[in-house]
Amino acid sequence: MTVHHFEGHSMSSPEIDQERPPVVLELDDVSVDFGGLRAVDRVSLSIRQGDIYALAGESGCGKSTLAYALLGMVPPPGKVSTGEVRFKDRSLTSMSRSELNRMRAADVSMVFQAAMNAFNPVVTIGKQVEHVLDAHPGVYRTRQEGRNYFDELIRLVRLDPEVIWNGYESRFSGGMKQRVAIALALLLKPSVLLLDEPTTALDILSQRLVIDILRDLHERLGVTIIFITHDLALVAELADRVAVMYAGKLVEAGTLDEIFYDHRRHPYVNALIRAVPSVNGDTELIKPIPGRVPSLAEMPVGCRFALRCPLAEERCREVDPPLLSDPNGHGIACHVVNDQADHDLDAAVEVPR
Ligand SMILES: Nc1ncnc2c1ncn2[C@@H]1O[C@H](COP(=O)(O)OP(=O)(O)OP(=O)(O)O)[C@@H](O)[C@H]1O
Repeated sequence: MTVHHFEGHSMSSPEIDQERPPVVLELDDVSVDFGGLRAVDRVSLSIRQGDIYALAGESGCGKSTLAYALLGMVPPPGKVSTGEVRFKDRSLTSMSRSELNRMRAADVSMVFQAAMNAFNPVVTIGKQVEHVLDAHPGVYRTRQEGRNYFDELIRLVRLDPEVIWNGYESRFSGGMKQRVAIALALLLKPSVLLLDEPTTALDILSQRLVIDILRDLHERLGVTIIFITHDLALVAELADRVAVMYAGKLVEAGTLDEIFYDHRRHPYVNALIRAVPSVNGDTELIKPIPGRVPSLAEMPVGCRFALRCPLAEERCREVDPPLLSDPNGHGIACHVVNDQADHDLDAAVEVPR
């Protein structure tokens, strides 16, 4: 059995690996516990340089907790209880506090879901940019050079540099704040931009604009993008790779095409797709997923989706299905779907129970 991580491509072929960009962020069998409750359960995945990677799933499935683990900043009392997070092959646990802070500022930069509140309302954006530049003197030779780059970023997010530099966050619309937050997150030239629900709080036009801008930034700056979302329509528009979480577990991972068009698909992902009008294409056929995500305190023994699953059999309620991947690395954790597969399947992650 080959042990490898989910990213939508097989890692078992060295030739393929050599042609592909390097892994920048990696979760290796990572769990996160809050007290005695497990919010993320033994997740492994690899994010490569240049990916636009979606972490998808309903509210409460552990996406934000996973993102915090990627940044080495799980909020107390939470802690990473199994496995390891690596940035460019370095374990986050081996980093000192100042190295971790530097990584979060200059390597893996996050735009939080409440980006709207990320600014100081009584200080101009320009002053806030200068504070960031002063706190990280190694990135630019002069403050002016840093300011020039910020102005360039502001143009890339399709705003007026002069207006933004002298402006206050309180005068900006939600969409503008989000775009300024994205520019600010890119100021120190991070290799990875992590966004939590980047379009959720925005009106339709601003959503569209933010999607276009993120694509543009990806293309022009080559920045790796990871975004968290409950919205499969956004996944379909923006991502090239997808990991779907359910109740703290990874249930499916692969390329966008594999997730949306492969006939082999996890029943939870099927249900999510049917629940989204713009992906489904026909509002008449929208089918909300019955039931709810189980709470951390009452996790079922077998497959966590079994209680809501139309395919569930007796064994699903008894045995947790392993993640199995086809030869391309498209991974699914479902007894029934994997039994029907017409390929040989590999155990992608061996998880001792
Ligand atoms: N600080 C905390 N203390 C205790 N439990 C927490 C804490 N943060 C998250 N959890 C629990 O971890 C689980 C996963 O939450 P998380 O916020 O990661 O999910 P999510 O998929 O990002 O959802 P949302 O989109 O609503 O943020 C939930 O059951 C939540 O209650």
